[in-house]
Formats: sequence, structure tokens, C-alpha cells
Amino acid sequence: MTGSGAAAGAATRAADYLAQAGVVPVVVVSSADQALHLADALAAGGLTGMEVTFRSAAAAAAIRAVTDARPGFVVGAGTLLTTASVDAAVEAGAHFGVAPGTNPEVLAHAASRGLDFIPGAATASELDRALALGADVVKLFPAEAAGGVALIDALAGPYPHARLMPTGGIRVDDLPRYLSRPSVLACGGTWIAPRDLLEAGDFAEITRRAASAADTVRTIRDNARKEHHHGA
Ligand SMILES: O=C(O)C(=O)C[C@H](O)[C@H](O)COP(=O)(O)O
Repeated sequence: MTGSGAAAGAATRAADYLAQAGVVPVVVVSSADQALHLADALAAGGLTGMEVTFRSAAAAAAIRAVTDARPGFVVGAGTLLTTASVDAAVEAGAHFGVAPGTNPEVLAHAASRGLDFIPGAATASELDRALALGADVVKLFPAEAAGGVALIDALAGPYPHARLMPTGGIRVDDLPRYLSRPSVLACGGTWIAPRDLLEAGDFAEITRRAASAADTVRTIRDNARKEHHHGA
């Protein structure tokens, strides 16, 4: 299979999903079965997608299982460092791809396979390069270590149209600061479904963290809408 049909629909879907979700759980899964439980636990908390990193051998099978069995759930493939991992993600049915950095060869390959791709950047030069290579959304990584919201505010001067997904060191309490920045579509992070909770099978705690994140996003968005109305 080429996957090009599904990927064409997903091309608009990544940015739409990010803007709607506000937060993207970044996960490392150990089996397809665990990924299905995880998707259900996240959905029970009100989150409709996740980024499955290619940091475990189970990543491709996990993406395939979730996209097959939970068609409404959005599954991104993360840590796509090579063209081979892009192929594996496309063949597993991933809705979009993500990388921590910007590798022109990987980007070109993702484009040739019709995979919507979010490359990473941590500096002005890297952001400039990612945008020049056609990125629609850029993963600001590692967000906290690279400067957090101060970096985002500084980059917004010369790059006001850049749309960002900050990831790296972000936790639920940081969401209001990040999501108040107009360039930020969503924040990624491992805190919602970290490896220790997955290994312990503590899906109830994952649902609790997902609900907390989803509630926080909803409150931030509601307040922003109210301010907008009052200001208008
Ligand atoms: O695997 C990748 O492609 C990455 O870019 C790294 C992850 O996004 C970070 O590991 C996020 O981890 P936290 O800082 O715990 O939220």
C-alpha cells in the first residue's frame, strides 16, 4: 500500500488537530495492545490523539493497531529521524509525522510520501530553515531548555506567522503561559502518559492527567474567547 490517499486527508488534519487539542501526549509504547489501552485512557480523559515515538520497536505496530481499531483517534508518529522510519510511519497509517530536528532529506521524503510533517527547531536559524523547507507547523524542541515562552516571544518578532508546537520539559502548569502565545497551536509532552505509568498499567492515572490537561486547555481557550469578546 502507498498510504497516499489517507495521508492527503491528513495533510490538513495535523494543524487542525493540534489547534483543537491544545496538548499532545508524547508516548513511548511497548506493544500494540498497550497502545490501544492508552488511546482509550486518553480518550476517556477528553484527549483525541497522541504522538507515538519511534523510540521503541513496537511503534509501527502500535500506530497500525490504533488507526485500525480507533478511527476517530489521531495518531502522529514521532522521532522520525530517517527516511526508513518515515516509510514505516506511512505504512502503519500515521496521520502525521514529527521530528525533534530539521533534516531536509527526511522532510523531502515525507513530502514525497504525502505525510504531513512537523520538523523541530530550537533557534532562529533552525526555524528559518524549517519554514523555508515548507513546514506548516514547527516543533519547538527542547522548549523549556531552549528558552520557553521568552524564546517564543523573541521569535515572534521576525517570524510572526510561524506556527509552533513547543515540546520538551512542559508540564500541565506551564500550559497557560504557552497557549496564551498566538503562535502556539499545541504543546507536546510526556507528562500525561509517562513510561512508568504505562509500565505499571496505571491507565486510571493517565485518564486523570489527560482530563486535567484537557480541562486546562478548555479553560484557557474559554478565557481567551471572553477577553476577545470584551476587547472587541
Ligand atoms: O522523541 C522525540 O522526537 C522528541 O522530540 C523528544 C520528546 O518530544 C521529548 O522527550 C518530550 O519529553 P518531555 O520533555 O518529558 O515532555
